[in-house]
Amino acid sequence: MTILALENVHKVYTSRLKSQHTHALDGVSMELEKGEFVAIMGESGSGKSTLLNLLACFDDTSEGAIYIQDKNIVAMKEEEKALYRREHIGFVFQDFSLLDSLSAEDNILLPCILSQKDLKEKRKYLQKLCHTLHIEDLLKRFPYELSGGQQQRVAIARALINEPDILLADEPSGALDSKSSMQLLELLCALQKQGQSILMVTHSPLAASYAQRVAFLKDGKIIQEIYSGEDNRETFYNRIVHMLSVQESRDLHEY
Ligand SMILES: Nc1ncnc2c1ncn2[C@@H]1O[C@H](COP(=O)(O)OP(=O)(O)OP(=O)(O)O)[C@@H](O)[C@H]1O
Repeated sequence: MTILALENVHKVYTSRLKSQHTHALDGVSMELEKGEFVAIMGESGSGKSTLLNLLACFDDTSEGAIYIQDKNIVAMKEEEKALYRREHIGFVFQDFSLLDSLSAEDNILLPCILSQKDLKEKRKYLQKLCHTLHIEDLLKRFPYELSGGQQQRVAIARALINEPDILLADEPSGALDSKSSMQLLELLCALQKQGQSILMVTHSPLAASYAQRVAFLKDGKIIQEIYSGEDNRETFYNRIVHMLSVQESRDLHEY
């Protein structure tokens, strides 16, 4: 079942004096199946953040449609978009973005309070999430009392507490040391195995090798997609690195 579909999505940024136009996304079409873990890779300026911002309804498309659960979010009014985002999309940032004045537990439950959910029910769901994310013993601590890896696991719990259709992750392991980074990526795989759909943006071939599919973005276009298929992680990692090096040598040739 397709949970997310982008159809010919364009994003053009226009400078304040309207003299300059940047075609950040140039006709992107792709789909994410329910329970699939997809990584988007691309060099700086290829349009990755623009794509995530459109999916998270932080910005508007210039052209095209974005369907989440068959609803075109592009056609929604601002208020409806905000509600839809809260209910259907979870977001994880590179810098964790936890509130220092709240305990881990209150950080996680904040989205439920904002959307006026039954907190008793949500605390039950929190227990399940805590078990998966190994944060049972951290709930009473404040963000500054947690390591980077622990903070990111709390941030993932916050992103998932409203049971979103899609988890959007922007370089989720980018600020972590290599051990915590791999633990976090293993957790994303565990969540995917439990049925969570995940779209992750990353520069790192190692991080991307944890996904089931990698889409390569260049100059606002998806130029190639590869599937892990039956590959083990190391083989898939080697294929991703090979793809990147082929692309680099093409760029060098064109330059
Ligand atoms: N608000 C904006 N106004 C004008 N141009 C923008 C704006 N945001 C991004 N751009 C331009 O759009 C293009 C895509 O930028 P984007 O930030 O999506 O790339 P990215 O792949 O996320 O890069 P990075 O990996 O460095 O974060 C770039 O040319 C960038 O300069």
